[in-house]
Amino acid sequence: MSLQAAQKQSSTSPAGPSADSSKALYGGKSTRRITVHDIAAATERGEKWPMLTAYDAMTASVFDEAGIPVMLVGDSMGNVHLGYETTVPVTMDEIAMLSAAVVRGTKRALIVADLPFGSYQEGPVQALRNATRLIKESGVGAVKLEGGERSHEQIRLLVEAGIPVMGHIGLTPQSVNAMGYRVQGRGEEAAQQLLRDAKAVQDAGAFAVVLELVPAELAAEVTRTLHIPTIGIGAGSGTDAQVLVYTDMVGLTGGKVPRFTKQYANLRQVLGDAAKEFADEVVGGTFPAAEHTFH
Ligand SMILES: Nc1nc(=O)c2c([nH]1)NC[C@@H]1CN(c3ccc(C(=O)N[C@@H](CCC(=O)O)C(=O)O)cc3)CN21
Ligand SMILES: CC(C)C(=O)C(=O)O
Ligand SMILES: [Mg+2]
Repeated sequence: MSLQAAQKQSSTSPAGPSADSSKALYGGKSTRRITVHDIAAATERGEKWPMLTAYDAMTASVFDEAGIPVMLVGDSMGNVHLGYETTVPVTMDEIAMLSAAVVRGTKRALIVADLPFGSYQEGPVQALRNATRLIKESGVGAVKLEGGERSHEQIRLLVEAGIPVMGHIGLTPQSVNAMGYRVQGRGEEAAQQLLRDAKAVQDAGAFAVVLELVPAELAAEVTRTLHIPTIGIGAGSGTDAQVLVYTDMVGLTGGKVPRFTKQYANLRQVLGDAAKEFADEVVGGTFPAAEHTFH
């Protein structure tokens, strides 16, 4: 076991996070922009931390003020904001524009942008060109790309170029046409492949890795094996961090949502009710009232 892995294990004790809570990634005092070093340090202290997706400056500013330390400009924007069926059609232009908005809306969070389907599959050079654009043009602090062993050359070149990379293994939605939306890593062979993928991502130099839709016991094993933080979505409670698509988290997503999401609010109801009340007042002639009117 590496020294770092030993540190992560020993600090993830029942005692929980260290006493110096002023340093904490969530709830800490620092107001400067969070870096990948802060993420590593928090994980070594045994802190669990939250990540949410964001796709616009306004929502991102709400999460920044709430203290969310890491935001992902996910290609899930395709499903939830752009009206596509899957993440597959999402383009570099769409990710670049919304990533720049999220960066402008935040002061403290580390902003991570998804590399969309087709922006890194040709190879490391294509990956570097597109990741560089998101760093320079959008101002994000890191990028994320899908795939373990199959993407390790891309991850390595980006890291060598000074671009922090977050990996993403297990269910990789950009491969939906090949793999569907099924739990990954079930059975001994698939579990061994997931462990190889996790190690490939870490060995290539990634600073963290998303584990999507994998059995909790396997996600916990990956978390114990790696020294970099694991971020779970549908991967149980044994990972170092958790991520949710924010529109699922606030009950804004229409239609069917994955079983692993938890709805902490019902903004769909709130927004719909506000729209109906506005419409009723316009039709009834009670809006605008005197205080909304100029003479
Ligand atoms: N709104 C939204 N939330 C997400 O979490 C999300 C997106 N969009 N888009 C990109 C990917 C796609 N994701 C998905 C999509 C579907 C399932 C799904 O159908 N899951 C089944 C379980 C399948 C099984 O049992 O094997 C479920 O019922 O949750 C899971 C993750 C997660 N991501
Ligand atoms: C669900 C997370 C991990 C993601 O990749 C996205 O939102 O696109
Ligand atoms: Mg994504």
